[in-house]
Amino acid sequence: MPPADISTTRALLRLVRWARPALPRVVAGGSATLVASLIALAVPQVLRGVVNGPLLTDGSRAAVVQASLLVLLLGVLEAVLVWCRRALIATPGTGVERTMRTDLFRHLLDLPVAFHDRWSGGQLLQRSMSDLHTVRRWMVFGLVQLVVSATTVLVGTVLMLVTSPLLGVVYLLGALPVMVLGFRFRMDYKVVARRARDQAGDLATRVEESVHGIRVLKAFGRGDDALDDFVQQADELRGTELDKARAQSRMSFALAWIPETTLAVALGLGVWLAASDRVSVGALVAFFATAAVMTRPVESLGQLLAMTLDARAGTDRFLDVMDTAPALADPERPVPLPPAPAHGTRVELRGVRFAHGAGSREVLRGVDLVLEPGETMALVGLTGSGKTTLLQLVPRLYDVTGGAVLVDGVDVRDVRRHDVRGAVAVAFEDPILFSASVRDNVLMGLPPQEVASMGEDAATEVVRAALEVASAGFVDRLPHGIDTVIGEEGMSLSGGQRQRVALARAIAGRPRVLVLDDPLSALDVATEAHVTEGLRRALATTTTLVVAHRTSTVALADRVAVLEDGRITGVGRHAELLATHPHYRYVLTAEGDDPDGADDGPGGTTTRDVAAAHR
Ligand SMILES: Nc1ncnc2c1ncn2[C@@H]1O[C@H](COP(=O)(O)OP(=O)(O)OP(=O)(O)O)[C@@H](O)[C@H]1O
Repeated sequence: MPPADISTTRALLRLVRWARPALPRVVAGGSATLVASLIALAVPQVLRGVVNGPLLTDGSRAAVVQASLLVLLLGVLEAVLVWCRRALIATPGTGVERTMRTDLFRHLLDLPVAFHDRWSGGQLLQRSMSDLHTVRRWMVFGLVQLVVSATTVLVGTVLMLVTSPLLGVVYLLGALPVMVLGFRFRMDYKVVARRARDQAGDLATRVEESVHGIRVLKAFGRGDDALDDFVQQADELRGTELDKARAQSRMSFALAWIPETTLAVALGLGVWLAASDRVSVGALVAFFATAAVMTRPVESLGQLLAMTLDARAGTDRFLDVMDTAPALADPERPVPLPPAPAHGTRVELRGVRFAHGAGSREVLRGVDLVLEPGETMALVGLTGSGKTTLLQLVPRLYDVTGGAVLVDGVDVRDVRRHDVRGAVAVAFEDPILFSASVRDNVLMGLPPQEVASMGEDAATEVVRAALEVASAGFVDRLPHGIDTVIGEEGMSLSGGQRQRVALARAIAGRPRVLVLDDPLSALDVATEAHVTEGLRRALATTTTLVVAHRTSTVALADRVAVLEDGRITGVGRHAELLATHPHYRYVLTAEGDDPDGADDGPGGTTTRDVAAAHR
């Protein structure tokens, strides 16, 4: 049986980092199993002594009883050692799996938004659950068993060679085709094992997307199509699993019939050798008893190799994520943000350029914009012009590809991410709420240490104040008020209600800078005006940048900036711009002439885009 290839060994060796705490118990458990297997191999040698001694010579009853007791003792010892292995190995594996899963999740949280743009949720789910489960099972069972079986086969073969060199060589000849088949098996199985895991991840993504978009599927009556797609993907996965099973059964079959055939040849040869006194009967018995002990380890090698290759695929997929560096690393020598000035924070975008990924078209091509302390600035532009992108550069969800974003004169890349995000709060148009109480959702806007130190009543005060500013009075009418648990992603709330809870979360920590991506789009104009006024009153010194699509929103801002063709082409009051800026007029009223006549996004401007800007 060929050993797993170098790359597999190297990949699996990287698991030592997580397996280290469990290693003493795994090694102890593995040693117990190994000793148990070696004891099993010792039994034939006792038999040899019995056959060649008392049985064939003096027939001493005492010697037979003695030998039987020895075999019994060895059997009991073997059973105790097997039990020890189970007791030693069962628990540490779960600890390793938990640590790996926690590290993966921590890393996922640390990875940049750009990573999550590329990776599907289903793949990440599969990697953190099923893949790690496979790796853990291999670590505590497959690996130990592989080492023990391989050692048993090795020691057993040596014993067979010592017992009868000629018969041993015959047995060894059978190993040659097994090695060739094992090599082919490894090559084939490695590919299908990885494919099966990737397909399972895609299938999980399909379930996740369908459940997430269940309303759309139902509303458009596309349930059957979704089912067809799912069945097709499930069939593909089944096909790959069948390929795996076929490869494994071919290997297992080879591991059963080849050794059995060589043993049949060895039996014929052995009887002839014994009849011609070239080998003792005891040695013959010992030879075949050793072969019998080795049958299970030999047969299990195929399954164990498959397990190892499955674990390798799982490990690779785990390491694919773990090896992705958090691109937005903290600076080596971080600069602290200056204390918040009493009159508010100044935000400056200086020659900012940005492209989503290397080689992609630049969405922002030299944005210069200054937000004066405490002012509310609305950002207006055609759909796809890069407003959301620009907004996300301020809390450093993405890093600029050129230029700089400065908060109170400090480049956000020179500040610890944690500090930037403590200073800049965000609310998006599509608000994500977590399966927790309204209270806990809102308190997420504050640093956990602050929440822990402020006490229950003070925290409640903070939550109530934030909800009031966000005009979220509806929370009091929920069954348990602020303690009402809102469903997954806050689905039990209406769109406008979710937006207001998300806004309360953004303002709960009284941020220096507030970045709002059209966060009130689901509200009626009157409620929007009410919320905006509340925000201006309560957060007078908070500098706010808000993406706006509606005239009602921009009218409430101190100034408006127009994003056009990747640059800011106008900054001023709403009325001013309306009178002087044709593109602004075009975007907000659909009455002016668009001088460029093109959307900044792919596909060009359409009247639908303009209509979208009015929604
Ligand atoms: N994660 C991403 N990866 C690649 N391209 C992206 C990504 N996000 C946005 N884009 C592209 O960047 C451009 C700007 O998108 P952005 O969402 O910033 O526009 P927007 O002005 O906010 O649009 P809208 O008003 O419709 O929300 C678009 O062409 C979009 O396709």
